[in-house]
This record gives sequence, C-alpha cells and structure tokens, in this order.
Amino acid sequence: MLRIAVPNKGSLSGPAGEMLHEAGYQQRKASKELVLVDPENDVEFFYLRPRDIAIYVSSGRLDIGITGRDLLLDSGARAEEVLPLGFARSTFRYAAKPGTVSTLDDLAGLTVATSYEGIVAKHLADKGIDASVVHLDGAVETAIELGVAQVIADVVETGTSLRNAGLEIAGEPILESEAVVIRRTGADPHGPKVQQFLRRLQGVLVARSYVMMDYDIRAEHLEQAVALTPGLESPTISPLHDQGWVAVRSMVRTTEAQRIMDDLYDLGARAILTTGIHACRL
Ligand SMILES: Nc1ncnc2c1ncn2[C@@H]1O[C@H](COP(=O)(O)OP(=O)(O)OP(=O)(O)O)[C@@H](O)[C@H]1O
Ligand SMILES: O=P(O)(O)OC[C@H]1O[C@H](OP(=O)(O)OP(=O)(O)O)[C@H](O)[C@@H]1O
Ligand SMILES: [Mg+2]
Repeated sequence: MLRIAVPNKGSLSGPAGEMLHEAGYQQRKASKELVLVDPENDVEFFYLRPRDIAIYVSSGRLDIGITGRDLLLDSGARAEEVLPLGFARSTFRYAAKPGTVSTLDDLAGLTVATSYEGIVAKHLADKGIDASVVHLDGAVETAIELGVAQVIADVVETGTSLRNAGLEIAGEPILESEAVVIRRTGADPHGPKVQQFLRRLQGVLVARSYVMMDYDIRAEHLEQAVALTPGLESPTISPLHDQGWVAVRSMVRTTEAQRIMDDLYDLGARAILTTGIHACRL
C-alpha cells in the first residue's frame, strides 16, 4: 500500500485535499482525522504538520508527501521534489522598515527574524553576509515593531501582511515556492504505484489548465486554423457531410481559449465550442 503524507493544516491543507479528491482518492471527512486508508486505491494517507512532512518522507517510512518547496528546503531533509502542483504559490523575501535595508549587504550586523531558519542561514552564508538569525514560530512581521529584529524573512504572497505591518520588501526574492510532491532522495523513481499516483495528479493539473475546443472550418483554411490550435500532439480532423468543411478537435490552454476563439472566428470558423476536461491521462 502506498503511504502518502498530506498537510493537516495551513495554506497547503485545503488545496492538497481537493487535488487528491479530484484525482479519485478518498479524503478525510473531519479535520481531526490523522490517518485514512483508501483500500480501493491501495493507498494510506497520513495527515501531518506541513513542516514535518519532508522529515517523514526522508526517513523512508512514507513513500511520498505533499509539502511546500520552501518547507522542503528549510528542513534540510534528504528528500527531493518530483512534481510541482501549482497551488500555495509564494515568494520568500527579506523585509524591513522603509529606508533601512536597500541591498543584501545592508543586512550585515543586523538580526533577521524568521520561521525558516534553515533557508535564511544558508542564504546568508552563501552570500557571505554576517547577520544573526532569530527563530520565531509565526507572525514574524511584528518582530521589528517589538525590537526583536531589524529585518524579517518570510513568505510573501499578496504583500498585505507586510503593508499592514508598515514594512517593505528588501532585495530580490530568496526563492519562489509552491506546493510540490516529494520523495526520499535516491528512492526508486520507477515504482509502479508511485508512477500511477503521479500520473493521476498530472491528470488533474492538465484538466485544470486545458479545455477541449471543437469547431468547424472550411477545408481551405484548415492549416491556418490548426496553427492556432496545434493541441498537445496533433488535432483530430473529421470530415463533415458538406465536403467543403471539416470539424477540428484540439486541447487548448484555458487562459488562451477566448483569444483563440476570436482568432478562429475571424478565420471563418463556426460552431466553436469549448468544454471542460474532468480528468485525463496524457
Ligand atoms: N499567504 C500564503 N499564500 C500562499 N502560500 C502560503 C501563504 N502562507 C503560507 N504559504 C505556504 O504554505 C506553506 C506553509 O504552510 P504552514 O501550514 O506551515 O503555514 P501557513 O499556511 O502559514 O499556516 P499556519 O501559519 O496557520 O500554520 C509554505 O509552503 C508557504 O509558502
Ligand atoms: O503576503 P500575504 O498575502 O499577506 O501572505 C503572507 C503571509 O501569510 C502567512 O502568514 P499566516 O497568516 O499563515 O501567519 P503566520 O505568520 O503565523 O504563519 C505568511 O507567514 C505571511 O505572514
Ligand atoms: Mg503561516
């Protein structure tokens, strides 16, 4: 049975559960459930603190886990990213009172408060900056106001938390993060159960970002139309009863669908339809 670590709370938890549900797996009904066996799919889910997931996976006791790239790197655990999942996107940045820190060199001699001590200590060492790091569990934006540090390093998504605390970003992002699937470093990458799990999640990612587009076009414009909708491999072309026309079916990116429909219409295509994809295997 495949053993999978899933975040039990925080920003990763809800979207991870939704993605697993869309991939056809049973998910827990109550947020207090810690373990769930899904016998039909031959998997067992362990709901763990997001910060602990890389450690469990690196120990080899669990086969696979969903966590944040930033949490994986911060843990220093021997686990590696195998599939980015596109949710819980954030950047990890330094911030300070306006006018106090403009370049990384200005951090020298200062104290940085963070919940991600592993990432920050490594970044400072890599850049050769001699600054102190103080570990706090959360709400680090307040550390500057309360005099515990002059700088913070934290997750930034919209920037609202920084603005509310009267802070501004200092320097370039330390890293860009999103939810990722992780495995123990060096684990057999070809195990059939793991491959099936990854294919299911990839299917969800594709279903979320593509729609199926169908349209009719005069045969003489087919090549131009196909250039607009090349599909993932190649579009399906079917004859229509009226021999001057053909029907085309192709997958297109959801974000580009409206522009492509306009361009196809201008080319003379008609009966242009898009339909959602619920699940797929590529
Ligand atoms: N506001 C946010 N937007 C997007 N991703 C976020 C946000 N806050 C945290 N994350 C991501 O969530 C993961 C951290 O999960 P974790 O559960 O520890 O913290 P949290 O979501 O801040 O929840 P909490 O602080 O309530 O425990 C990291 O990968 C981080 O990048
Ligand atoms: O840029 P924003 O959209 O404001 O998001 C970033 C904030 O979200 C997270 O905080 P959370 O609410 O999880 O509190 P925490 O600091 O206790 O983790 C993170 O630690 C930042 O504070
Ligand atoms: Mg948080």
